[in-house]
Order: sequence, then C-alpha cells, then structure tokens
Amino acid sequence: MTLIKICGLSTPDTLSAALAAGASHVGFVFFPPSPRNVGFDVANGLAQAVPNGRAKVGVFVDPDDALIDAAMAAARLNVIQLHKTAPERIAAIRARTGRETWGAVAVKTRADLDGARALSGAADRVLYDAKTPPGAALPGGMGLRFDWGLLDGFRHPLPWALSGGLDAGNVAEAIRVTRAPLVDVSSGVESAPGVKDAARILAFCTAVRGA
Ligand SMILES: O=C(O)c1ccccc1N[C@@H]1O[C@H](COP(=O)(O)O)[C@@H](O)[C@H]1O
Repeated sequence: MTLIKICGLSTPDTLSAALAAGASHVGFVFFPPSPRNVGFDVANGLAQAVPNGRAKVGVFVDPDDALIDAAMAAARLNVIQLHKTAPERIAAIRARTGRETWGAVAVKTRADLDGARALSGAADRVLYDAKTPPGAALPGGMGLRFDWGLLDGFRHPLPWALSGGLDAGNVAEAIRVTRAPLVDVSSGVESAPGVKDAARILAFCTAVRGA
C-alpha cells in the first residue's frame, strides 16, 4: 500500500478532508515565505485533530533549533522534513530531537541523486523533490516535477518518498514508473497557491489507491 502525505495543510476543513481520504501523513509548513506557512497557534489547533496512527510532518528549510523546538512543541510533530539542509545538520537535528527525519534531495539530473547517498546515516528517509529554478522563492511546493526515469535502477540508500508536481492525473503513472512507497503532494491538491481543495485531495488519494 502506497503511503500518502498531503502537505501544506492550514485549515481544519482541509486537514479533515486529508484524514478522511486516507492520508497517512499530514504536513505543516514552517517557512514564512511559503503561502502555506502556519503559525504555532494554528499548527497547535490542527495537530489536535490528527489521530494517533497518522503522522504529523513539519516542513522546514534549513531551520535553527529554536524554530524546530517551537514547532515540535506546538504541533507535536512525528516527522521533521528538511529542505536545503546539509547532511551533517540533518544528522544533528535527528540526534537532538529523536524524531524521524527526512532529507529532501532536489533532483533535475542523475548527478543530483548523489545527494541521496550523502543522507545515508544522517536521515531516516530521502524525499526526492524537483529542483526549483535558481532564485525561486521556495525550494519546494511549486508544482514542478522531475524526470521520474532518473530513479530507474537507482539503489536507494534509505526508505524514500516521491514528490514534486504530483496530482490526481499523474500520480498513478508516477507510482507505476518509480514504485514509490510514499507520495507527497502540495500544489497538486490546491485551487490556488496555499489554498487546499477537498475534492482534489480526495481525487489524489483515490488515484493512489487505484494505482
Ligand atoms: O509547500 C511549500 O510551500 C514548501 C515550502 C518549502 C519547502 C517545501 C515545501 N513543500 C514541499 O515541496 C514538495 C513538492 O510540492 P508540490 O507538490 O510540487 O507542490 C513537497 O514535499 C512539499 O512538502
């Protein structure tokens, strides 16, 4: 069964839609430039609606310890997802927090997969995401995808997940091509940047189950 992470949730209704649709993981973004950024009070309220057995994932971009600690306290995070964070720093965060820790690897070419090997021993899971253009406001959450064929034959050094430009229309094909054990979506279940859409969330989860 493919695990599903619905990322960038910021309202009770869309969180509820993700849980009802069968998401195994729900993501809260702690990165102020993102249209999906949540404050600690909002994150706290949302987290209380997540039952045991569903993982609460905090999404960060090279965060300092204070931000991680505040987010963990507010949202009782199960997983820490780190973008643009050096492997040594990922390892330190993992050791300090004791939380399951994911390292994002931005992929455009096969050479970028070397970044996954560097996470061996540092993270619990590699999240392959599409590389965003130089100077982009966000390192993820832009609805961009990479060539899934790049993963063909690659020996994954850790458990892994696929993200970047997934939506209800392409996720079954993405799973068929890559055999991803976990798929992660943000933009593809939105009606506008930062605005999650319950119908798109349901369509995405239904497509994953049909894959
Ligand atoms: O979603 C964001 O705003 C975000 C901000 C900073 C880092 C990562 C972010 N999102 C992650 O990006 C990928 C792919 O998103 P999309 O489906 O292509 O929109 C996903 O892992 C999100 O968690």
